[in-house]
Amino acid sequence: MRLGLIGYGNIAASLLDLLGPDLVQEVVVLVRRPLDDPPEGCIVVTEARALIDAAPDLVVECAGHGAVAAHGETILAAGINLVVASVGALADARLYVRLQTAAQHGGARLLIPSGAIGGLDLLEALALSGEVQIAYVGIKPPAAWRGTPAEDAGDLSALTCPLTVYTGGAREAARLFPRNSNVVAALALAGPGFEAVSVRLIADPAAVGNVHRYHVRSPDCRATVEIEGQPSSGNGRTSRTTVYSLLREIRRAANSRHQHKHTA
Ligand SMILES: NC(=O)C1=CN([C@@H]2O[C@H](COP(=O)(O)OP(=O)(O)OC[C@H]3O[C@@H](n4cnc5c(N)ncnc54)[C@H](O)[C@@H]3O)[C@@H](O)[C@H]2O)C=CC1
Ligand SMILES: O=C([O-])CC(=O)C(=O)O
Repeated sequence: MRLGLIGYGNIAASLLDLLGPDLVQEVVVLVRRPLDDPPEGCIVVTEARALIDAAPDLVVECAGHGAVAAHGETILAAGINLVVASVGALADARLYVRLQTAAQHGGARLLIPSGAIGGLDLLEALALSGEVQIAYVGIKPPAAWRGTPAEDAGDLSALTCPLTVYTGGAREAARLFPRNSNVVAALALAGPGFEAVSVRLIADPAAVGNVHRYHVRSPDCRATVEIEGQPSSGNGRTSRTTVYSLLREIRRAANSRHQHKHTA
């Protein structure tokens, strides 16, 4: 399998450590500018065209919302399946439609991973049974909120107790916290839609991990899900589960490629 990656940060570096030659034989990494310390054994490119010309079997975006907007359409239109880690970019309804249209024209799939959260299968099922409401609470250590609008809520470095840094809707949360609210977009897109998800974000000096807690209310079910993800060493606001969720997507793509080869 030939894998394309967009971005070479915390997630990409962790993923590369986990990919064995039995799973992926070639990796092409799209970066914005040449790297001083490029990953060993990978082809590094700085143009999306070069990534597409390498004809990867799957591209995994792990770079940020801007990368989805910049490259998503061309990759999908070229018929290449794309896993989008930066799910919150799809809160931009116009971008989401453009990506879906490009996928349709290219005969490719836009794949949304569960990332740092879980329980999306339940939400997908419940969306078929009636209206679903979700109340989401995200709790992270203060450092995870640095450089975000959370800084307007109080002095993050002086917190002695939990501080609510945001309450509002899922679409706005995804836009205001592009590196912390991709999980919220994943919940919304699993079925209930952005308008059905309320969001509360908390900076907690006692938090050791990244907590994602949500309550689900539907005609058929009430559920509470809580996940405490370990922060990744390269980027504390990204839970390590995200890396494994992307690895799962790569394994699924490899398996389906294998099956196609044997049934063709
Ligand atoms: N779905 C989920 O649950 C989660 C999604 N994410 C998403 O994954 C993204 C990456 O996470 P990390 O690797 O932890 O962040 P990171 O900041 O360590 O790495 C991102 C890398 O992508 C590069 N980059 C940015 N724009 C680019 C572009 N247009 N083209 C190529 N490279 C570009 C940056 O220079 C950086 O090296 C986050 O920004 C977030 O959007 C992160 C955590 C969970
Ligand atoms: O959703 C996000 O962008 C990141 C996140 O909360 C996590 O990795 O725990």
